Formats: sequence, structure tokens, C-alpha cells
Amino acid sequence: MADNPLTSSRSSTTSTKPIPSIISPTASASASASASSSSFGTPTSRISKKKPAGLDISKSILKPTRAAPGLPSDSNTNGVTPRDNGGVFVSEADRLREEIANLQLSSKSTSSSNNLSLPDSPVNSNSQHSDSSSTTNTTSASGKKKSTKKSSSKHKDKDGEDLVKDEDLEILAELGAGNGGTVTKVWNKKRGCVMARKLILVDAKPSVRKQILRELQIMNDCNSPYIVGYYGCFPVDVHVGVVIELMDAGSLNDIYRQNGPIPIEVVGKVAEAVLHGLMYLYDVHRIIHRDIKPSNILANTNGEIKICDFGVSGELINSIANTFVGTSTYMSPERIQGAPYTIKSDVWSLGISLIELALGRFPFTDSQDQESESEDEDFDEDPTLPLNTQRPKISMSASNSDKKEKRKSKGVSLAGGGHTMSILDLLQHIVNEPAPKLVSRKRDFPEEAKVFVEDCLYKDPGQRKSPQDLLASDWISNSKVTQEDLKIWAQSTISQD
Ligand SMILES: Nc1ncnc2c1ncn2[C@@H]1O[C@H](COP(=O)(O)OP(=O)(O)OP(=O)(O)O)[C@@H](O)[C@H]1O
Repeated sequence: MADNPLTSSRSSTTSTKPIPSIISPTASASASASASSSSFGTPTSRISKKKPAGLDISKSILKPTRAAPGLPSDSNTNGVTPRDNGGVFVSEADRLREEIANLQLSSKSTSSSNNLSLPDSPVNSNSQHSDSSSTTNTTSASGKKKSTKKSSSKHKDKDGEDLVKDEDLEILAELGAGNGGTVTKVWNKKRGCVMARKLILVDAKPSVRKQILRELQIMNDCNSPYIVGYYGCFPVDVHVGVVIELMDAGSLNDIYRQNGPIPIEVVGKVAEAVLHGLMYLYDVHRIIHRDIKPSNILANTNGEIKICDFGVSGELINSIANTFVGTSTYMSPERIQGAPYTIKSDVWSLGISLIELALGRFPFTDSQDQESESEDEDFDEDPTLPLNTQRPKISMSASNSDKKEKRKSKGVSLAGGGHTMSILDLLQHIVNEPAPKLVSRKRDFPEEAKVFVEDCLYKDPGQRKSPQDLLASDWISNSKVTQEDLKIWAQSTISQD
């Protein structure tokens, strides 16, 4: 009987390599042992999406409790822990407030960036396609946008007032939840526009706090039409409230789960935007994203596609075991094995994400877990799986809303139904088996797209293409998709019900 490549830990043609020194035995053991359904708050807006239990492994396995790792156990009921500061007791909240105040001061003094304009509408004027922001952009040889310096802080308006203050924000709806915290859509009463606010629980460990603050600083300094705009941050108890540009079409993860596979021409534009974003982060800030995945690629109804979460959650990846588990599914083979991380690892994650968007399912899906969804014609089986593991075709009609519900439950299932793939199986699979390809039983993809994805997914990072080379590829340079096309597509993804 043929091995199911998803559950087999070795193939007949490849040798099993040792798996990661970076997985702590505790994390992996708990990962296998405590898999359970995820639970998020019920969405309250059109772009609030519940993630399925399966795909986002971290949610189902090791959802963090309110107590942050490293928080001393003597935290009082407010989550405020008194600390001895040379004889004076300082609460965690006060310490955080002070650190954020310092951060904002330094952002004012370095003012490296550019002014990030407040949106007149939900769409940030710092556009991918029309440089109407107050920033002067120039294009470098690599195609990235560089900005000239502006004298004022982008956290302040022309009267020197903070652009965002907690008290000015009115919560409208929950947009989603991740490992780091929850994201809500907010109305800025003072500025008269909508924004997104992410609440991040701050770790009490000084090293992690320092890292978070450093990354907030980087977010502050970023100015690229391919990076979600940042408006400011403030302390909220032991959280940091980070206010960012609202991307009103939501994440690409949300979009495909609600609407089915993303048209391959649009996927090409996604690839282009992500590559520009990665190059900007690397060329200008010397940082690597480290967490490229569909939920970190956002779209707006102006047809813009931007990346987010390169900072805070990225830095936490290696310091929090549960976050590591959640992110690991997009990890490159070399990273899983603990080898040095380069921008080519982000390219791998992009390749996996592109297949996911084009097929409407995570490439490493165990399709045996999806029999209940077999009537859904839009989604793809994994053609690399043996036929007897494919879910049976059952002809039955389902209403659109039924279909949408079913789509939400797609993904790698680590628990339930007797057909499970542990995180270790998945990591073994990524390391030992051939990389997935952009192939489908149901649709033909252009050869250029297939080659592009293959170039992203060479298991040897030396062979894998760089972002520059990928941007010069035929698939990207021959694209006929216009800004207007992307706008129409993005608007069509927002359900009218
Ligand atoms: N700027 C934004 N505009 C609109 N929706 C957003 C924005 N930022 C985040 N979201 C939504 O909130 C969800 C949660 O985001 P968050 O960054 O906290 O976690 P995540 O990326 O989904 O998961 P993880 O914590 O594993 O990285 C996203 O999946 C997306 O649906």
C-alpha cells in the first residue's frame, strides 16, 4: 500500500533528516498531547474571521493564557506586578508606560521616516499606486521606494498632538485574534477615520520587552506602500495598543476562506507586493520578516496588498514555544533544522502561501479530514496524495452561506476524526519530502506561475531564488493585472450580507 506522504515520516526516496533542535521537547510534546479546537470571539464585522481549528496549529494546541510567559507569579489581579526599582516599587504598567514614552521620544528625535498620512478614507493615502502621501518617494535601482526625511514626527499632527490616543478610539468590531493578541476595528473620534488596533500582551522578561520596543521602533520607521501603515502605540495596562492602518478587505487568509481560491492573476500581484515589502524591510531596515503567511498579508478595497507583523510577533517566534508551533507550518526546511535564517526563508514561506491562496487550501492538508466538505467544488484536492486518501466526490448542492461555513474549517487537522498529523509529522514532511508544487486537478495554472513557485520552493536555499530575481521573473513582469482590476477583485471579496 502506498504511503500517505502526509503521515509517513520517511519516503522511499529520501532519507529522514534529524528534526529541529529548535523544537523544545516540552513544546512538541504538548503539541501532540493537547490538540483541541480553537476558540475565538465571534466575529462581529464582515472582515472578522474565525480561524479554523485545524490550520492554525498554535490556536488549537497552545493558546496562551492571559499570563504572559515570564510574568512573575505574584501578579496581582489587575495583571500589574510591583517591581523593586531601587527601593521604589514600580508596576509593570508604569514601567511599560515609561518605556513607550521613551520610544515615542526617540521616534521624534530620529524621525528617520516620513510622515505617514492619516487616511482620509479607510484607505491610506500612502498608496501602492499613487504617491499622494506627504512623503516624497524615489525609486531605487532595486525598484523599492525610498523616502526622504521629513522633519516632524509621524506620531504627531501639525499641532504637535499625538495622532492616536487611546481615549480617542471607539471600538467598532473585532477583526481577528492571533497569538500576540486581538485586533479590533476602531473609530478615531478625533481624526474622523477608522483604524485597526492590536493589543499585545507584553512579556515581563526584560529581553523580550526590549525586543518588542525595538520592533515598535522599526514599525514606526517604516514607510513603504507594501507595509501596513503604523500610527502609534500606547500602554493599556500590561498591553501595548498598537494602532495600524485598517485593511478593510482583511487578510488573504480571511479572503480565500470566505471566497474560495484566489484567481491566479491576483496571486501574482500578491507575490509582487510581498516581494517588494520584503525587499524594503531588508534593504532599508536590514530586517527579515520571518512570519510570511496568508494571515499576515492584508488587502484593502483600493486594491492594495501589504504585509504586516514583521516585527513584534516575528521576534517573539523563537521566544515563545506556542508561537513557534503556530508559525512552523510556513517555515523553510533549513529553518526547521535550525540553520541560519536568511531572506530566502521568507521566500519559501511566500511560495507555500501562494500555493495556499491559489488552491484554496494549505498545501500540506490532510484531505482525509475533509470528507464533510466534499461537495465544495471550488477547493482543490492535493494531487500529490494517493487517490484513496482523497475525499469522495458527493454531488449535493449547498447554499453559499453553507459553503462559506465549510470553507472556514479547511486546513491541516491535528486533532479529531482519527486522521491527524502531529506538528512533528508536518515538520518531518517539510524537511524530508519534496516541496509542494502549484498543481491542481481542477484548474490549469500558467507555466510561468508554476516556475515562479518552484523557484521559491527549492529546498536548498542556495538554489532558491532571491526576491530581486523573482521580481524580474516572467510571471511578475508579464502580468496584465491593473490596479483597477485589483480594486474590483478586492471589493468583490467583501460579502454583502
Ligand atoms: N490592519 C488590519 N486590518 C484589518 N484586519 C487586520 C489587520 N491586522 C490584523 N487583522 C486581522 O486580525 C487577524 C489577527 O491578526 P494577528 O496579527 O493578531 O494574528 P495572525 O497574523 O492572524 O496570527 P499570528 O498571531 O499567528 O501571527 C488577522 O488574521 C486579520 O484577519
